[in-house]
Amino acid sequence: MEEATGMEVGVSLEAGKPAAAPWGMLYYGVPALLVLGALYRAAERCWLGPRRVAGALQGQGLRGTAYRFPAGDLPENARRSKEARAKPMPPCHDIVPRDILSNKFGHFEKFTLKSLGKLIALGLASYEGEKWARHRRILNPAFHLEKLKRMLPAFSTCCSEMIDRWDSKLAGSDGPFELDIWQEFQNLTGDVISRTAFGSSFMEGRRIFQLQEEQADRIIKTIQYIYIPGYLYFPTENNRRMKENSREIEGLLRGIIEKRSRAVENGELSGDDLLGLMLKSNMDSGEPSNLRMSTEDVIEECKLFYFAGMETTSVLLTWTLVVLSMHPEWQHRAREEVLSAFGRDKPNFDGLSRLKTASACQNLNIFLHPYLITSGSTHVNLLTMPRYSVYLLQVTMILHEVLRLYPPAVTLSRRTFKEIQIGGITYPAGVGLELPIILIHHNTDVWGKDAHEFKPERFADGISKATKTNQQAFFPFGWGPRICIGQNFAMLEAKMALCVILQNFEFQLSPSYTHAPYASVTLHPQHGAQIILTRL
Ligand code: HEM
Repeated sequence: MEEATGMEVGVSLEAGKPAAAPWGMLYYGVPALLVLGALYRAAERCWLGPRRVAGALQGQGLRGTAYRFPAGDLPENARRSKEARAKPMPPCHDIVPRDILSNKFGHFEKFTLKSLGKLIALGLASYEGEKWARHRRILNPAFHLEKLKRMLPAFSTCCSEMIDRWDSKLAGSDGPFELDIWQEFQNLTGDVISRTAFGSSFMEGRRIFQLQEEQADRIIKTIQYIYIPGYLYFPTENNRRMKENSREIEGLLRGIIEKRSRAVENGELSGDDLLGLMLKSNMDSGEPSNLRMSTEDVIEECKLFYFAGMETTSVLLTWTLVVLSMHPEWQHRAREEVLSAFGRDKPNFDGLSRLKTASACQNLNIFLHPYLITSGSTHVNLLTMPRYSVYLLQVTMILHEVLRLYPPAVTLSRRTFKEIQIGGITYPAGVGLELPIILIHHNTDVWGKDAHEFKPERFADGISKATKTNQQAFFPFGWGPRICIGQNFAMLEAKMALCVILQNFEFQLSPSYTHAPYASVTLHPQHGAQIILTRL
């Protein structure tokens, strides 16, 4: 519309000139309008929008730093993160002061747990939310515990391969040997996703995983240190490489998905991997074909599984081994339990996890927070998914306590898509909200004075009884409708890996280990996690 107006003006101004004039206007006018549009969008993003939001929040008495062009608090956060990471910390579990992510925000408000619940439920009624809810309905059955049971052999193979790798390293040393388990667990969880997601196309899966890993590194470096809006679109070497990677990932995924879709449509076996289960679930969803997931949607979900499922689980395993090295009495208890459950045999599904229906699950009440049941039955269905139940009690308590003290995802992010009132403050649309899981997991009012101590026994009677105040304040996998779809998968994988390690090795911290957790996207060990392993 604007372009048409511009043309009309051009014609009248240039009246009397030769016929080439309208083309001249088109030639110069359209690019000029495009440039103006881009400038307006950039101004809105880097100046007008943030100023509007900041004004609305400050007007209601919220304190915070003033907005700084062009990227707000980001450069200051990077500076503070660097400063925090340069400082050593004692080998304790009070890691919050070092986790700069929780301390960095200009507009910081202490939310009550009630308003937190409401915040986590945000974002559901938007258009995106509807599409997401439909996809989630389709995907949920693929992550059902009964289905995950079929993936146990893949988990087991990957864990055995890891132990074989460790044994071959041991063969070259005489006695105990040192390993950086951070690297080892990233390889393990990458292999598990590649194998469980793509079954027979495992090798392509591995290649996708390597490329995704490189992409994540490049993106993080770019957004952490370069604050030029739209920088990812500049023709730099880094961006060119990211585009190439992205094309290769999509090509590989498309090839695997299309081949498998044809097989599923022809009624051939879909396979016991996540992709097969997803495609089958898509076909059986009962949704009209235009509302089912497209190949593009499936590609995006597969990419997300790598990002969401790989690093988080390797972080959990890494901190578990570090913490069990710091607390050998718990390592001993866990080993006793594993050996009495399985001896030296491979852990089996029934031993690792038993399926209980939602109504019988003691953990369920954490999902029935009144603020989380927001938009009718769709989400209630999501909330009543069957969940794993506690069987290896000591191991489960340990994993919960590690997830509490070292939550792999330190914050949840939300953006208000419309104006909303929370805790007496009206947030306009477009406010970014970070919900610091780690602060709530370390809060002494909720967990007691010993909040920073490793005490798995607090989970002995289940999650709901673990806090001092009986508040539902444990949510390493998120909470409510958007709760992690892969939590059963992650817990099974972590239990399998931990059981196999406890059956085969004793471990302690290496003198070269420095305790330095820091929040990148997930909670990394800054200098790696060097552990000394002794074969049992
Ligand atoms: C210890 C391991 C894991 C932790 C701590 C974890 C944590 C989380 C958290 C905090 C969220 C965000 C929830 C929100 O924004 O409200 C999430 C979402 C998600 N996770 Fe996990 N996760 C883990 C493992 C996995 C695994 C193994 C997979 C897949 C195989 C997975 C797939 C996903 C997906 C697809 C989402 C997005 C769900 C949605 O919005 O519908 N995660 N996870």
